Amino acid sequence: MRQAGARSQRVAVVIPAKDEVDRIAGTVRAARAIPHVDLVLVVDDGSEDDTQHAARAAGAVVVRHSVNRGKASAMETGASVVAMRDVEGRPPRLLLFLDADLGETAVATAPLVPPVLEGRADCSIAVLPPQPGAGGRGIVTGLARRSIARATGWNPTQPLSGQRCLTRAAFEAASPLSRGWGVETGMTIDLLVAGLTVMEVPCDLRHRPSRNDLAGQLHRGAQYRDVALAVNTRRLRGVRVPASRRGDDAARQKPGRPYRAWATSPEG
Ligand SMILES: O=c1ccn([C@@H]2O[C@H](COP(=O)(O)OP(=O)(O)O[C@H]3O[C@H](CO)[C@@H](O)[C@H](O)[C@H]3O)[C@@H](O)[C@H]2O)c(=O)[nH]1
Ligand SMILES: O=C(O)[C@H](O)COP(=O)(O)O
Repeated sequence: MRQAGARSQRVAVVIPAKDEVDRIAGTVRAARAIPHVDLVLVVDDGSEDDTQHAARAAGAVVVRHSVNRGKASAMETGASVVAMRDVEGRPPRLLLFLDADLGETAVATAPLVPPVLEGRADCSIAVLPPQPGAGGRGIVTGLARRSIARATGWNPTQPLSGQRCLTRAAFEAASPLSRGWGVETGMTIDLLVAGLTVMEVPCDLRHRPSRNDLAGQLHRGAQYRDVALAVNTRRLRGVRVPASRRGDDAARQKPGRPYRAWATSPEG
């Protein structure tokens, strides 16, 4: 079905942005150049700088939270606004979530679209090359990766990557989103538990990495808290794929391969 309509299928880029005036224009311009994209939506998440005007001047549709609500909330606002702009009688747009700090490299997320457009994956996730200046020690990344693996059997390379393309149905299967920085970890678990297919795709992107300074460590503390909350709420509710029902061989997982957690359908 999706294959037949693939050429006419449109994509909306959704960019959550908080105080990104230096980079948002480049990110918006690059996003507009991605094939199949007909809408670039920036959700200004209560910025105190001029993010909204810079985004609009670069050609984005802009909506704004009057107060800061966190990245996940900005994503939900973005998805709702896209739904209002979807055209009756045509398939809902694919959603391509991009961070605001990618600048001109945002165009390198174009390879995320074909696997979803062609129905090979319900959600594709960018794997970034090593980032100059990055100061992390892998603690938050490790927590997210282990937690996803425990719940579903999948070992993602970059579990925190927020550059993701997904169908509207997949977005709904992952809704409501986990708060703040737990959004990617919660989404990946929810998609796999719902029986959907995810796939990591290498993309040559540059972003502003968190450094090994006080601000960077405080940021990682908030990330750790939010990832742990996303994981623990799911664990308490028993949201997981039972080990006896798991399908795709975890040992063969690598970027470029679609992964589906269940051997049979979740209901079967
Ligand atoms: O309150 C906020 C804070 C940030 N952002 C935006 O969210 C995106 C990601 O924020 P950033 O500061 O770049 O975070 P990083 O630590 O670099 O993010 C990494 O880790 C996050 C999960 O912890 C993922 O969401 C990101 O995609 C991934 O790049 C950017 O567009 C921000 O402007 C908001 O919309 N609201
Ligand atoms: O710097 C990073 O990669 C993120 O903030 C995650 O931190 P981590 O190094 O603790 O995984």
